[in-house]
This record gives sequence, structure tokens and C-alpha cells, in this order.
Amino acid sequence: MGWAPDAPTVPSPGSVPPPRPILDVAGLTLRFGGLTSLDDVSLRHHRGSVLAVIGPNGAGKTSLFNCLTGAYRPRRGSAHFWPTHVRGVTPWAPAAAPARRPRAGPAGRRTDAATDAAGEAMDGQAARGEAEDGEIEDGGIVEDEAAGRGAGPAVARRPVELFGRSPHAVARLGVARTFQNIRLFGDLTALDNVRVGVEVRARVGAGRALLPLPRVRREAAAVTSTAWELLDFVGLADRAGQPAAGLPYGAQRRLEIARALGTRPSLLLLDEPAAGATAAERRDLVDLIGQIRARGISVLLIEHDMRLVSAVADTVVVLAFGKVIATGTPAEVRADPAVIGAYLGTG
Ligand SMILES: Nc1ncnc2c1ncn2[C@@H]1O[C@H](COP(=O)(O)OP(=O)(O)OP(=O)(O)O)[C@@H](O)[C@H]1O
Repeated sequence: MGWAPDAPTVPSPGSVPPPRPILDVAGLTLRFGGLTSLDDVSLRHHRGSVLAVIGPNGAGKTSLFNCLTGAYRPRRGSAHFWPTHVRGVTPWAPAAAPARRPRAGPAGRRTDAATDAAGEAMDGQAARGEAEDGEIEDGGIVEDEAAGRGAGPAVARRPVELFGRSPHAVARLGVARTFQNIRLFGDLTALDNVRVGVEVRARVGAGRALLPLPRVRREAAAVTSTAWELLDFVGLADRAGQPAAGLPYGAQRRLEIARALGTRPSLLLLDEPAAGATAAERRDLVDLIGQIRARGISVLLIEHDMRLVSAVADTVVVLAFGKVIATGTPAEVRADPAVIGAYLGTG
């Protein structure tokens, strides 16, 4: 399987390009009845970096993830996302047949209905296949640095709005997540769990895979091959045939990450990946997050373990009672009196 890291081009001294955003959240407000879970939250995440969101219990961290991934519809705010795609060398891309040109909606923008085709594929119906590459090619918004050269990251020049889209549509755009409470298909093998993730972005769904067409068989084989590669990446290749429910807790968390990576995200959201992990598993996790980042995938991380956060995060956003109370490097936020107060209950 051919893939290569989305290697950042090494700038010459003195010409360091400014960091580019992959996600820009502005004015996010989420309410449940009288409870304000997120209150005018704004943050910017730079492409290729690791951003950690920390905060005391109930601060709104998971609510933020739920808004970004389409599970919650916020009352106000925007989440601009710059989809990224490395044509032909995207990590863990199944070797599917060339994509047809996507159909554009009336405003030149793909619709959720189109991107939801992936969800249908997951449900065993025939994938229509036109959503390959998602928004990237929509309306010719691929940046010049990548367009037509066949290499290097293709980044949408204009961002797309994440809020208001379905979870499947968000996944198709290249945003994947894991959950605080692990959500694997317990009866399925580790390999099949990852296959489910890969099928979100491949055009072979369970129903389509039954068709006796050579091309469909090739696509299904590519999905399986990619799933093996991902299992190997997270150190679970030797557990491929085991039901997910029987795996140790730390292995289940790694399997969730592999499944999320199977959707070919350019932005990976990890919700407390170290929860319940042993010290050794935490060290492995630091290493794994570093390897994910080395493949050009931006990581947004919710984590309570400040040692882990300090080891992997470039920037930390601190939430308390639904508000951003600090943003900075791990060292900066650790020393911030407002952050210390929030954790001690005096903020
Ligand atoms: N579906 C929901 N219905 C009602 N209230 C909710 C819902 N989801 C979240 N909340 C509330 O929003 C607030 C923020 O919750 P959230 O789970 O986002 O916090 P958190 O920072 O992730 O907490 P923890 O660290 O404990 O996981 C809490 O008061 C929570 O009870």
C-alpha cells in the first residue's frame, strides 16, 4: 500500500511560513435549557499541530467535540474547517478507482446529502461514490501549492462550516474522533472494527462489496489492506482476529484511534485517550500521537493528564464553566493563576 507522510516542506531559514489554520472556532455557544455548556468559545487550531483542551469536570470539553462532529447543534457560533487532502499519498488511503468529479450544489458547495452517502455505505447500501475528495475539489478551491502537481498537501483555500452538518458529513470532510467512553463494535474483530472506519471514506460499503465485480473486489481488498496497516500502526496487528470486547482497555483505546484514522482524517479529535491507561500505555500514547502528527494529521486532544499534555501539545486551551479562561503553551497555562484557581475551585 503506497502512502507517504504529508511531509511539511522544510522552509529555508528566515522564510518560515506563518502557521495555517485548520480549524477556527468563533463565538460557540451551546445551551441545554437553562444551562450554558459552552459560552462564546473561540479557538484556533493550526495545521499539523497538537492542540489540547483541558479543564475541570463539566467544563464543556466533550460538548465542544460534540458540536464539532455534528452530534450537537450549537445555538450560536461558527467552526471553520480547512479540509486537507494529499492527492494519491494520503495516509492510509484505500487504493480506490479514480474519483468522479463531485457534483456541486446550487452554491457550488457539496451538500450534506451527498456526503451522507458515506453513511449509507456504512449501513450496507451502495455508496454513490461521488463524494470522494469531498469539499476539496468543490468549485476548484484547491490551493495552488498543490493543485495539479499530484504531490503535497491540497488544502481548501476557503474553509467550510462544520456546524449544522451531520456526523457522517463531518467525517467525510476529514474530521474523525474517538470517545471518552469507548465505542467499538464489541462483537466484531479488531480488523473489522478498523474496516468500518476505512469504509467511511472508501467507496466500498458492505452491500456494494457483495457485488461480484472485479473493481469492487479490488476496493474491498484495499480496505482490508489499509485496515491491516492501521492495526500495525497502533501495535495491534497480532490481535486482528480477536473480538474488540475481549481486548484489554488500553488496546481498545488504540483500536478506536486506528478506526478513526481509517476515515483518513486531516483533523483527529481524541477524547481523553489516556483515561484508565497504565503508565506504560501513556508513554506509548505520547509516541503514537507524535507518529500521527508526523503524518500531517492535526490533533485536537481532550486530556486531564498534564504530563501527557505537556509532552504532546503545542498549545493548550483551558475551559472552565464553558468559557475559555486561558490559551498558551503547556508551561504558560500551568503557571496561569486563573487556571490554577479553576482547578482548585477558587477561579
Ligand atoms: N446532552 C446533554 N444534556 C444536558 N446537559 C448536558 C449534555 N451534554 C453536556 N451537558 C452538560 O454540559 C456541561 C458540560 O459537559 P461536558 O461533558 O461537555 O463537560 P466536560 O468538560 O467534557 O466534562 P468531563 O471532564 O467530566 O468529561 C455539563 O454541565 C453537562 O452536564
